[in-house]
Amino acid sequence: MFNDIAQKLENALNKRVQNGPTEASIDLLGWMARTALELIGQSGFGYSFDNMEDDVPKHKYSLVIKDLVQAGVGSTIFTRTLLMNAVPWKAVHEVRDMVMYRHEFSVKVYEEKKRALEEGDEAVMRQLGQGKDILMKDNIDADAEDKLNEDEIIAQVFLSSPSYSPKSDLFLLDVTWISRTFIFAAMDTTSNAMSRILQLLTVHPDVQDKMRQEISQARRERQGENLSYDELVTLPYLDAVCRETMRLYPPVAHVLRRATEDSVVPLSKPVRGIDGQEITEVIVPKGTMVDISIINSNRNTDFWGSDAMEWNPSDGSLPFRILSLMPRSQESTLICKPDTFQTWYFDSELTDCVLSNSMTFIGGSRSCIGFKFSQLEMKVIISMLVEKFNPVVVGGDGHPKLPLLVESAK
Ligand code: HEM
Repeated sequence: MFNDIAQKLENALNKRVQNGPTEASIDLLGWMARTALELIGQSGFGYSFDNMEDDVPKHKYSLVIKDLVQAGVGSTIFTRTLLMNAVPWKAVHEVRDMVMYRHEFSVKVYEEKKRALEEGDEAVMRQLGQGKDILMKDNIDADAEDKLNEDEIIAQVFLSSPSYSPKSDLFLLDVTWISRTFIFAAMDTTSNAMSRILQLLTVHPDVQDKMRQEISQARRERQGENLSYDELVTLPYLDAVCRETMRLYPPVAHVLRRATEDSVVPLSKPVRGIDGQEITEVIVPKGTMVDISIINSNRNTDFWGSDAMEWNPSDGSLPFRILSLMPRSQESTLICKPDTFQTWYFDSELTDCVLSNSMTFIGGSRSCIGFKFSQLEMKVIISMLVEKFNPVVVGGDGHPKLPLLVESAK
């Protein structure tokens, strides 16, 4: 399914670059968002949102989901729409209608797919099975003690619903929460990451060439066939580029956690208070909301070296920087303790991050469950784009801007 969607993207771009780069400036950010939505739509919900042919996506959901993100509307339909009905403003009613559309559409797709599965529709089973397999792969590869069963993974998503309470019937939870969580979590994160990689490749043509060589070589060894999941994820340079981009430009810059117990957090470096006293730890009472800065941790020179602000997928001695492990004893390592719902704290024993010590997908029991999915998605799409196209900078000032220009790779 991933390769099919990559093929559709390739066809769409080919059509638009066939007259040469001066003819076609393509909004790759837009195409990455369409691709990410199509991938999560097909594999998560068995639903296709986009034929990947038209200049702009035609499905109302694709447009509504983007507009709602901009409008910052996150909570349930009931509170929002009651409030919104009372306000006599056209703009508010437009947002209300989008919320209603999203809800009704999610329920419709959910019911259609449920019926198809109950009736034993093999195509739907296969399609949803593929998506689930990728989501579960991370878990399958996990150590025995960290492994969750399928119900626990699904429950993890339900538990993140604001309408969840221990007494609630899971089936009565707002269905849109599930679709929204997945679509929101899966779409802009991965599409922004892929766009960032493409932007970086325009300013680092040497990296682009090296990646292209690695991908073409691997494909030659496969006699031109598509690379399998295992082959693709083990291409070292492609991996290094993805990981280093995820470190320096994490699509989710920070997350919020509420302390579920009183904690004393040791600081890695003492700081001085306004009274001149040295502070070596911070008291965090139960219930405190804590803003965890993923981006600052990922760019911390103590962990990543003095050139932490530079994008450097290969440091020469190591295959890539990200493997230069942050010391496990590092006292300031921020973790989400496994098995403790909504608990965060600093711990000297554990560095429990999903992506080799970078905080990009956070860590612990509330870490990103789409890590493997996004890793595969990024690699399938980026490897195709780098092999077949050459993203170049629009305009003459050498500063990359969106839309980027693409031309066929020679
Ligand atoms: C580069 C891509 C991605 C990044 C950087 C990313 C990062 C994150 C982060 C930091 C969180 C924690 C958010 C928080 O606790 O506030 C999270 C949660 C989540 N992610 Fe991702 N994500 C990515 C792609 C995906 C994909 C492709 C999917 C689905 C296929 C996905 C599904 C989820 C879900 C369902 C959660 C909520 C888990 C929970 O609350 O227990 N993510 N992600």
